[in-house]
Amino acid sequence: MHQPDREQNPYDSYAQIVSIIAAMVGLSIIIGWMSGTRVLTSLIPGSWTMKFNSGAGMILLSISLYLIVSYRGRRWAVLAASAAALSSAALGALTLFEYAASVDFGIDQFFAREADPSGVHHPGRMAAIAATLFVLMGGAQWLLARNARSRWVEGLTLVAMFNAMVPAIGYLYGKASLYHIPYYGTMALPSALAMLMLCTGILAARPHSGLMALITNRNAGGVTARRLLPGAILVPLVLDRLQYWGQQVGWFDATLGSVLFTLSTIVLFTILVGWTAFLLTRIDLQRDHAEAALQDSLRDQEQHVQALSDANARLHNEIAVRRQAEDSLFHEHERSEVTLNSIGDGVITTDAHGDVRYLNPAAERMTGWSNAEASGKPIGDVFCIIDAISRQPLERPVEEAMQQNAVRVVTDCLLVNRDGSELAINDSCAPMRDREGRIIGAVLVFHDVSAMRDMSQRMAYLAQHDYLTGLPNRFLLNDRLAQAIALALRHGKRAALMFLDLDRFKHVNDTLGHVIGDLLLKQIAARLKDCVRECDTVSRQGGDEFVILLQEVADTIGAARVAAHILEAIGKPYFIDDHEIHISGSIGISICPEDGEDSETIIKHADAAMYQAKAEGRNNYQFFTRNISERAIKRFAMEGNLRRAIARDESALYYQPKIEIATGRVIGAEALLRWQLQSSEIISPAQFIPVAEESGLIIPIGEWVLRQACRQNRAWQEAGYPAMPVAVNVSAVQFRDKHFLELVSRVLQETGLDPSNLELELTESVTMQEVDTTIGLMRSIKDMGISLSIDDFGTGYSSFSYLRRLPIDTLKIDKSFVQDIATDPDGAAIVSAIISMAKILKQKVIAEGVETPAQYEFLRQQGCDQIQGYYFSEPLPAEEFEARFLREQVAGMAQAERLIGGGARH
Ligand SMILES: Nc1nc2c(ncn2[C@@H]2O[C@@H]3COP(=O)(O)O[C@H]4[C@@H](O)[C@H](n5cnc6c(=O)[nH]c(N)nc65)O[C@@H]4COP(=O)(O)O[C@H]3[C@H]2O)c(=O)[nH]1
Repeated sequence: MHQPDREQNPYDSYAQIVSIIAAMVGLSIIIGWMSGTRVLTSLIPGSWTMKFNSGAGMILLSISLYLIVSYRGRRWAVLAASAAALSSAALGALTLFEYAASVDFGIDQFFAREADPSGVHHPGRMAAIAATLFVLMGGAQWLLARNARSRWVEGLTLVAMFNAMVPAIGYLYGKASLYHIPYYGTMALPSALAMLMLCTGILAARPHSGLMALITNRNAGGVTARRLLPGAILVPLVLDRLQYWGQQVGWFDATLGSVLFTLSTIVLFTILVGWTAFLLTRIDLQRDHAEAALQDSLRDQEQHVQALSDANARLHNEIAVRRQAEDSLFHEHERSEVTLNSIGDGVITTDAHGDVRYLNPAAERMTGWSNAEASGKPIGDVFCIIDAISRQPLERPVEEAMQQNAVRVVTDCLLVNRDGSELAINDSCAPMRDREGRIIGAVLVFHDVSAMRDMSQRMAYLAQHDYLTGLPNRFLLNDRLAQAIALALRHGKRAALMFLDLDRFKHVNDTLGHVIGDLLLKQIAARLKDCVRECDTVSRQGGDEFVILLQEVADTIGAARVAAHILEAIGKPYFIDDHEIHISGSIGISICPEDGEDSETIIKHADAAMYQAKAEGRNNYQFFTRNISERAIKRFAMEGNLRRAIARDESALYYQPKIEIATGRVIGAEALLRWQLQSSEIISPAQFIPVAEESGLIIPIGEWVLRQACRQNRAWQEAGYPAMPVAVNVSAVQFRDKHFLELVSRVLQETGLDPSNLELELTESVTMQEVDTTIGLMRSIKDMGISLSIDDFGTGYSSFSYLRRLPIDTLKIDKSFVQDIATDPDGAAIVSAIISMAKILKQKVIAEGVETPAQYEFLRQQGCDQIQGYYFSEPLPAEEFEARFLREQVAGMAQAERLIGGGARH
């Protein structure tokens, strides 16, 4: 059930009351008709009876109004009120239609039958005025239910009020024409009054709209209207009725009645106006008081507002100052945070218990702990460091710094990340103090030194290793050798040192270039490493020299095995850039402690043994012996002497004639180098040429010999002697020198000697190496017009097919075969075979070292072309050669003929 509002609008209450009264009137009519109680249908004695439909319409309007004011805004109430209002309007409208169209819908006596009273045209039908009122009021209430502010509500209601007021006044003044219209029925007085009441109820239902707003407002207009309006309506009516009634009973006549009426009207209206004026004045006074009080209150308020605004200003100031302080604090904090976030160093702070309070991003990265995770953990859990070398956990720097109240610095340590990885760091830790100087924690600052550490390790590595092969260099070898010697001496064990020199590596560099040479060295280094154990050291000394340290060897046989293995390994072919390269090495071995007890001696002895291996024909290994040592000493001495000899120009060329057997004439000479000491002692080339070859001195020496021989030959020709070729020996080192051809051509040009007067002698062993290159070089020499001969032929076991490919003019039979001719049948057979082979190849043959007539005779019989040897002449100085063989050419020839003919010795 609806609970009325506690402070119910008094106008709504009024509307409810009138709606209830009207409903009761309507109910009385209906009950009267249903029960046949006549008095209930007329209500006022002598009044006309009200029709059943009038009662029904009144009840509908009452219900509608009650619902509107009692249940404002409720949808169901709006619907019900609208339905009731429209039903009432429809009832009125149908009745009016019946009147207008003279039809009968049967609605007039639908509920109650009325006997046809006289003078009534339509029994049971409500009066047309009542029907009009139902249409107007039903419409007004329908609009009121839907939209209380509609102006039509007021308009329809005021028209309805006027319609209801006319029959009511008619009753008051006994004027029947105002409530009775023939044919259209009679409006009963209770109906008119009830309808009038309902109209006021409708207006009260919207007290703040239209005309009602003028009456209900609280200002002067409202007060005046409320006081005067009832007077203006009721006073004339009441006084007029009283005047009429006074005249009826005879208290006064019409004139006095008019006077009384006028005076009463003046008095009552004066009272009403005076009372209203009094009320208005009182209201004005109250308002003045209220305004004065309001002014006072306003002043108070203003003072309060002023005080408040002063306080507010102070507060603003304080806020501004505080904000400024906060801003600067914030910026300070931000700057610190940005700094800590930006620096590459890790920063960790702890409290006084050593529990982590803060990690900057660098520290988070390096430790693997986030700030949030690490916060509150003991520093030892987050910052774990170990010694870089011993790998032992380090003492706790934070605790120490706080205990000792001093800065702790830790270098060369490793920080163990949460994931187990390690980082080289340097770290410093300092205690943090508050204003009073109390230690409140510690700050750890550490930075990543791994790049620096790597670089220093790399530098150390580079300082100790060969850049090309990555092998240890001489410094690291010396270090390891010293350790190996110390170990060997302390534990009575042996270490072996091998000095390996590659044979003819220079040639690879000269012919294939340094890039290939470098690649070859790298491959050789790799093979060497494969030949030894992990604990042994393979080092490169530079160039084509390697030194291998065998840390521990049982005996010399063990070292020999390793050396043989190395020679075999490096002797296998190399395939680099479409080149197949073959190379060998010579190894010298010294054993510690037998061959020395210090690094220098051991290396020196291995080096000497290596030279011995070279002298033994290369591609072999030699152990150091005392003999080698002596030879090496001599060789080093000779090398020094040779250098000095070149500087002092102690060398000279001797010439040994070559004799043509068929004619007995000198048809050429061989230039042979002599080294004449100041003491007049002459040193044989057989002694110093190998030293010159090993030391490289052979290049300048060979150049001198070539130039000297050509110059001498040219000088003899210029002196008028017949032209003849002079043969010059060319060593292997010279021949392989890339500038050799250029040198020969330059010397020929310089001296002006015709190339046909120069003969170059190459040993058989030289021609047998790197055949294709050798043949190419020989062809170039031949193309220059120079003759070529093979020296010491027979010692190298050249095959016939191979010999055919060589572009040579002369084969020189080695003197070792010639000397055996008479005594050794095999020697004779060899010489004879060589001569036959040369004939087939259409090459000349010369036999050297011919000392005896028997040898000469044998050679002559075998068809040898030329001879050279003591039998005819020793090598002679140039002047002597000139005197004996050139100046006395004819005599010389005659002597030769005599010697050949008589078989005499020289
Ligand atoms: N037993 C004996 N020996 C005889 C006889 N006839 C000549 N000889 C010696 O035999 C050697 C012949 O020279 P080779 O075979 O080219 O052998 C030469 C040659 O290979 C080399 N040689 C000499 N001079 C030079 C030179 O200027 N340059 C180069 N690269 N090598 C040279 O030194 C080697 C030795 O030269 P030499 O001591 O001058 O010795 C020379 C010569 O004096 C003889 O009837 N009986």
